[in-house]
Amino acid sequence: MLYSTTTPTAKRAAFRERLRSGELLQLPGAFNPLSARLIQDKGFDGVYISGAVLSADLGLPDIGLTTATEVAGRSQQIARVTDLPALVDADTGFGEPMNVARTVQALEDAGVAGLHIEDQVNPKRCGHLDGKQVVDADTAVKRIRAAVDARRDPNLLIMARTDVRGVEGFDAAVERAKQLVDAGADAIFPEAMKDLGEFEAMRKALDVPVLANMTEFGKSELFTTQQLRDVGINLVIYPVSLLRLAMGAAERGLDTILREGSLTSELDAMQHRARLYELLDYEGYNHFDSSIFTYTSNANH
Ligand SMILES: C[C@](O)(C(=O)O)[C@H](CC(=O)O)C(=O)O
Ligand SMILES: [Mg+2]
Repeated sequence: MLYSTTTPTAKRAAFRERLRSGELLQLPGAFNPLSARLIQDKGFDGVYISGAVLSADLGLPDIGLTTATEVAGRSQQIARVTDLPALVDADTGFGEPMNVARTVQALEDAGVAGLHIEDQVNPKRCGHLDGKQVVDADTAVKRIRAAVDARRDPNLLIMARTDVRGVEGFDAAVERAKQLVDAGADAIFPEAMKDLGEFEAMRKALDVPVLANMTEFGKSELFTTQQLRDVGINLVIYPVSLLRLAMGAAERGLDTILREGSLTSELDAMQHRARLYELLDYEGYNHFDSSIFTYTSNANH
């Protein structure tokens, strides 16, 4: 109903347990709390909270304009409506190591199960754009150490993302990933891998879970879950995919209104009111007042 039926602590413990199983966990990006409900309903393993989506949602490019408070607020809205673990994009941690520590605690308070901190310079930019810059190893390591020291729940997953691949090449990215693991990172997000072989080599070089970012129209090819499983990847995110799908549909709908003067021809493409109510669990609210859920779909269509 109103909220998740389990606590953040339990979600974190369950997430750790699932990661230990070595299975490939699939985390589509929830572009809002409602889409997190849909992701849970479909049986996915977790939800991803994307910085690119949060920025786009606010009508902003993904270039380090959003604040830690905005990310924590959105994370809380999403984490509280799902029993799934939420993994959130904490960008560079929003400042110096001291700020990273505060960011981690804010996100922990928001109820997420994990977060990733990247080694780009501030202000960051989308990892699939050219011209990004990375900080030196010492700075990157300090961010991760600060993040690890700041958490109060030892099960909060601190993932280190490295953007080194797109700047200094694959070997340097492996080297950086190893340093981040030594600094205490629980998992690695190697950004902008070129091909499946690179994912496989990265996986082999590390003894912590590795994430694959299957973002569309970026630098990485879109691999199937089977391909990712075959090379031992542990987590896959589809960070912006649901937003892209929804915005694609919204644009088609707007064009239909302009062209046809009505949305009648689009009804089959829409999520039905009945399905929306099911996701929102209208029926569950009847125990407060039995007249709350009175909708029957054949009354309308
Ligand atoms: C994963 C990512 O950090 C995000 O914010 O979702 C982005 C996704 C994207 O811009 O396609 C990234 O890869 O940098
Ligand atoms: Mg991001």
